[in-house]
Amino acid sequence: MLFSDWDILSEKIIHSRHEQRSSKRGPYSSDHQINAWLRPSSRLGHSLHSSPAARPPAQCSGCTHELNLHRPIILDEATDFFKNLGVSDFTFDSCRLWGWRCRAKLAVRGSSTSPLIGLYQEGTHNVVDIPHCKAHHPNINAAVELLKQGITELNVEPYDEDQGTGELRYVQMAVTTRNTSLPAAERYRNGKVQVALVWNSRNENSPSSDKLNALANFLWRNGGRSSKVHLMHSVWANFQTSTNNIIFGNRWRHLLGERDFWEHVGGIDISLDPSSFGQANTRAFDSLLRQLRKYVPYGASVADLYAGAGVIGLSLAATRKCRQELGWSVKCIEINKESKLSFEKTVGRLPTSIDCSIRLASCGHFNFDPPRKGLDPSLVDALRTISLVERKAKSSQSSSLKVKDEKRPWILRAREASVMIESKTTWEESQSLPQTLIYISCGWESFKEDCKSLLSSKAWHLDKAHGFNFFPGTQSIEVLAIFKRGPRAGHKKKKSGKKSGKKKKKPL
Ligand SMILES: C[S@@+](CC[C@H](N)C(=O)[O-])C[C@H]1O[C@@H](n2cnc3c(N)ncnc32)[C@H](O)[C@@H]1O
Repeated sequence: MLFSDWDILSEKIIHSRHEQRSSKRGPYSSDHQINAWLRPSSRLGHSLHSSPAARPPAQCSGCTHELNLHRPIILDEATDFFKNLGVSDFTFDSCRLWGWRCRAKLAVRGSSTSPLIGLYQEGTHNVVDIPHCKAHHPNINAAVELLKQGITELNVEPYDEDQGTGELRYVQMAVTTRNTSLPAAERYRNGKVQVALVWNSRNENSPSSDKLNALANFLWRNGGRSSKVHLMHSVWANFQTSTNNIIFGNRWRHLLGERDFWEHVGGIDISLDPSSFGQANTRAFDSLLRQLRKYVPYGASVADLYAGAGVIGLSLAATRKCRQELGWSVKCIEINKESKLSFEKTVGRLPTSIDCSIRLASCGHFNFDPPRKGLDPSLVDALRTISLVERKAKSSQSSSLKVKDEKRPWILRAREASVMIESKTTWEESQSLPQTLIYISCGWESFKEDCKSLLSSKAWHLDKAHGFNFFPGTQSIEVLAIFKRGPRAGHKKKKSGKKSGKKKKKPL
């Protein structure tokens, strides 16, 4: 049985995923995407991103529109979609519209005298400089500005994709807004930036390492703790020489500043190393986690699939006091081994009574091919057939009861042992099959497909749905959808063969 393979039987399955793009499209498509990689647009970038005044600005691919940021075009479609599925109280939280991006992966190109730091122009590998991006947390822009000065002053060569030459390939900037020494209202504005420089060498012993250290020192001298403007949290290096589209290599080095990066989200302190997945929109993520809690009863057991560093599961573990009756409070499943360290650090700050674990595995079959889009097909299949598993378990339980009633010794002898043991195990397992499925999605198209597929099996019905503006300026919304086991209440099956004057109900 697939579920016993996963070892994730639980009352709750929390799922979160990201839309993964075809690797042929460019560096955004790797596991480590650069910001948002979105659909073509002809009018973006004018007000969101600064450009030379004399000629039409090149368009970065980060945003698709600049008007009505609080109401993405896709919202009407989403509202209709959920209404048709019986959820007429779909809500949408428009969240913070500017300065929301607390995590950005930016390409570094151009020359040392005129560096470009930004995103690709749609459909090309031409980097568009975005020094005043309004989506970025302002301190990301300030750190980018400082980085440019350092590149020029120290004659650092930006990467040349065609030749495979140059030194600095990408930079990841992540902002922490957790600072307990400041009043809560001032923390966001005063966020500090963790800078990860992706260096074009195998490791820290390469000939260009002196320059890497000089650049890190420059950033720290001018933006570190004792500088006039304290911008930086820390500086890291990542080493990458591959010519493929994957942004990060496997080797990370902490260079300066604090090693541990803490953020406060979903009611807990979370640790995020630069190598592990982190949500870009910290504030919107916090709103989603607050909403999510309402659907998780106190004492529930949770399996968090596609868990990253386990933020969702651990937030629930702490705020919903997840219980250990089934052997765990929260179990996280994640494919990226880099997430483990951050997960363990976060757990270290939780009460010891909370029993959480992370399992490094795929949520689909146990191969390590990540899904192109949406849920792994094997996961969808398992969720679709969940009631079958339960029905089988029930029927084997009732046959096992009949077996118990059987008095004739020759029949009892024939049915001995194996059947009894098998049916008992299956029944116990079925008791802990999930009753609620919470699906958090940033890929609207794949969400619709997965949703239809789950509902068509009749094993689930859609109970609630909420949208969040995780990426203002884009067509993307984050969806929090709550599925419950079985048919919706009031959706009773008609008895077959009997005529009824009532109108037929449309299937979901
Ligand atoms: C969008 S991130 C969400 C992470 C986390 N839930 C959060 O919100 O911080 C999706 C995660 O799924 C992981 N992932 C992708 N395919 C997977 C698979 N087949 N099995 C397990 N994890 C997978 C990625 O490594 C990534 O950490």
